[in-house]
Amino acid sequence: MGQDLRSPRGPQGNAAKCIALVGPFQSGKTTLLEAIMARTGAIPRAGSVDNGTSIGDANMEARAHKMGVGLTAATTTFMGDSYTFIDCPGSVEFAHDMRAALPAVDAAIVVCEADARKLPQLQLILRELEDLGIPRFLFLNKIDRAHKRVRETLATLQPASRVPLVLRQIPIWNGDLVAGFVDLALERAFVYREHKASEVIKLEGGDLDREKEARFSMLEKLADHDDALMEQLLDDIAPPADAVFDDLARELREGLICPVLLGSAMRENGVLRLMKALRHEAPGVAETAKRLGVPDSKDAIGYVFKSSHLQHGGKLSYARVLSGHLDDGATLLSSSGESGRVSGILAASGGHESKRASVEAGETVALGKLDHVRTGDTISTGKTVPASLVNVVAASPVLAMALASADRKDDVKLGQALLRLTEEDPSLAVVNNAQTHDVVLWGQGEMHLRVAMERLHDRFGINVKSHAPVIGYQETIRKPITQRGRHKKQSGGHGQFGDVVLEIGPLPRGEGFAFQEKVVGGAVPRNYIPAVQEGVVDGLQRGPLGFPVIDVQVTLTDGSYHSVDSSDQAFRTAARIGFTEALPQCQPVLLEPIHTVEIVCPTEATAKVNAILSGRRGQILGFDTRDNWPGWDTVRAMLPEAEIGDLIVELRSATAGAGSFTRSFDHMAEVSGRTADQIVAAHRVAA
Ligand SMILES: Nc1nc2c(ncn2[C@@H]2O[C@H](COP(=O)(O)OP(=O)(O)OP(=O)(O)O)[C@@H](O)[C@H]2O)c(=O)[nH]1
Repeated sequence: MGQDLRSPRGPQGNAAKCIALVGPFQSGKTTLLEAIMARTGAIPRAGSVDNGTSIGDANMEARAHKMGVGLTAATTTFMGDSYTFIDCPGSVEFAHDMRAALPAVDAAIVVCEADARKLPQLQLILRELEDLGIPRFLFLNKIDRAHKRVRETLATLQPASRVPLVLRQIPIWNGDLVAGFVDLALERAFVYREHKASEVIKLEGGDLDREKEARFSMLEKLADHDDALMEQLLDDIAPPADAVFDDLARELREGLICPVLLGSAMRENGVLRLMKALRHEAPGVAETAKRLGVPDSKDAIGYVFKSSHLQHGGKLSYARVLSGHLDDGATLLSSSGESGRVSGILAASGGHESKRASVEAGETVALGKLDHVRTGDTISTGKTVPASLVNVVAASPVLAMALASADRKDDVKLGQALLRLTEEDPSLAVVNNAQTHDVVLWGQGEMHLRVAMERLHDRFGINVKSHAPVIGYQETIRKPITQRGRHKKQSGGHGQFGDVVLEIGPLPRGEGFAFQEKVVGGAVPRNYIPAVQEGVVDGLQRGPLGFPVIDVQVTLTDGSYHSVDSSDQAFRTAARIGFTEALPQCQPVLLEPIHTVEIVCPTEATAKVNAILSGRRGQILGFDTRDNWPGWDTVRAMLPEAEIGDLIVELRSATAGAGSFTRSFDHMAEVSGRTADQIVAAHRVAA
C-alpha cells in the first residue's frame, strides 16, 4: 500500500469529479473503466474482462462469473484533475449497489450498445438517473462492430430517454467498419488508433457534408432551450463555438439533453474525447452538493455509498466528500446517530488502494473503522450532521432460499455473517421462519443469492446448505363433529385421568381459532379448562394432512374427572387425543397462501406475462398502463405462493430482464383435487 499525500487538485484547482459507469448488462462498463485507466495513464495497459485481468472485476466473484456483481471505484488523473469512476454492475439483480452510489456522483456515463433487446434495461437506468437529476452521457460502445447507421440506432434508443438523445459525434466509415469520428461541436475529424489517442484528420468530402447536416440537427435540439441560438439558425448565422459548448454543458447539467458519444472500450477508441466532455461539461462537486441539499459549511460532509466487511475483520466505508476537508483520525458523526474516528483514508483505486493523510471536497475514498456507519449515511466532522441526504429504498426481494449451516457449530457465525451481508446489501433480507425454523434468505434473483452463498463461504468461511423455502400451507375442516377424548393410565401409584367432549366445527376463512366452554354441573372442573384449551392447541400444530390447522372452533361441552388421578396434564392429553381423532372425520381440506402480485413490464411483454400467470394458476385481476411510465403496463393478479417461487426467473426471461414484481399476502384458499394430493404427498416424502 503506497503513501500518497499529494492533493489531487489539478493545476487549475478543479475539485475531483466522481462519475458513474452504468448501463445494461454486459454493455462494456468494466472494459470502459479499464480503457479510461489505460488511456489516462493510471495503469500501463488495459487488462481484459474476458481473461479476468480487469480492475473492475478485481473481486473473485466478478472474475468467476465474468460479470459485475458489485461496485468498483478507481481513480485517475486527466489533464491535472482527479476523476474517480464507479463501475456499477449491469445486472438488475445487483442494481441496489448502483442505486446507493448514484446520488454521490457528478454525472453518469450510460454505456450502451446498438441492441434493441436491451432497450427496457436502458430505460430503467435512464429513469433512475432522470429521477435523481443526474446529468448523463450516453456512450454508444462497441462501435468496432457497428453494422447499423448511428442515426438509426439513436432512433431505436430514443424511447428509453425522456429527454432528447443529442448526437455529439458521427462515425467515419471505411467500408463496413467505423474508422473514426467527427466531433460535431469541435467540427473536427479523428481517425481511431488502437490503444492510442485518435489522430486528427482533415474533414472533407462526404464526411464534411454529413457533418454539416448532423451538426445542424444537434444545434436544432440545443436551440429548443436557447432562443438566441434558434434565431441564429433561422437567420443562417453560424453560432460561435463557445456558445455551442456552453449550451452543451448547461443543457446537460440542467437535465434537458443526453449527449451521445461513440467509441470502442475494447480498442480504447473515443475514450479521451469522453474524458474531455467530462472535463468541460460534467458538473463538479459544488453542484452535486447543491443537488443533494448539503448545507454550506466548513465541516467535512460526506455520503457513504458502500460498506465492505473485509475477510480478516475490519470494515471499509466508501464515501464521497461533498464539502470541506477531512483528515485521517477525525471524528465523524453519522446521520444514523453514531460517531466514530476514521482510521485510515484510502484513495479508491480499484483494489490497489493507497493511503492518504487528508482529502478534499470532491474526492471519493474508503474510510477505515467506521463500524457504526452504514451505507446511505451522511457523515460530518461537525457537531451536528445533516439528516440523510438521500433515502435509497431497496427493491422488494423476489426470490428466496432457505439456508442452514452445514455444520451446526457454525449457526451463530452464520447469523452474524448474514447480518453483515444484509448491512452491505439491503436488497438482501433474512427472515426467520418460526414455523419451520428455517433461515430464509431473500434476494433479487438466482445470481444474487448464489453470490451471497459464495461470500458466506469465501469471506466468512461458512459452508451452507440450501433448499427451496417451505410454503406456508395450512389445513382446515369443512364438517362439524362432536368427539370424546379420554386419557386414562393406571401405572401403579398415581394414575392419570382426563375426559372431555369437544364440539368441533369450521370457522369462516381468516378467523383463526376460537375456544369456548359450555360445561354444566362441573363435569370438567374450571381449573382444568385452560389445560383442555392447551391440548386442543397442541392438536392444531399438525392436522391429518400434515400441516397446521386453522379456522376451527372448539367448544368443550362435557367430560368427567377423577378426584385423585386428574391433572392439567391429563386433561391436556385427553383434549389433544379427542381433537386429533376428530379431525380426519371433519373433511379436512388443504389451504394454500395466496398473494396479490403486481407485475410491471414493458407493454410488448404484457401478453406473455398474462400467459405466465395463467400457467401458474394465477387469477388475473386486471392490467393497466403503468402510471408515468409510457410503454409499460402493470398487471395485477392473485397467485398461489407456491407459484411465486421462481416467477422472477420466467418473468425476466420474458421481459429482457426488465420486468419485476411486488407481492403481499392476501388470504388462504382451499386447494383440492390433484394439486392438493401432490402437495400432501410431497410433504409426506419431505417430512
Ligand atoms: N467488440 C467489442 N466488445 C466489447 C467492447 N467493450 C466490451 N466488450 C465486450 O463485451 C463484454 C462485456 O464487457 P464488460 O466490460 O464486462 O461489460 P460490463 O458492462 O462491465 O458487464 P456487467 O457489469 O456484467 O454488466 C466482454 O466480453 C467485452 O470484451 C467493445 O468496445 N467492443
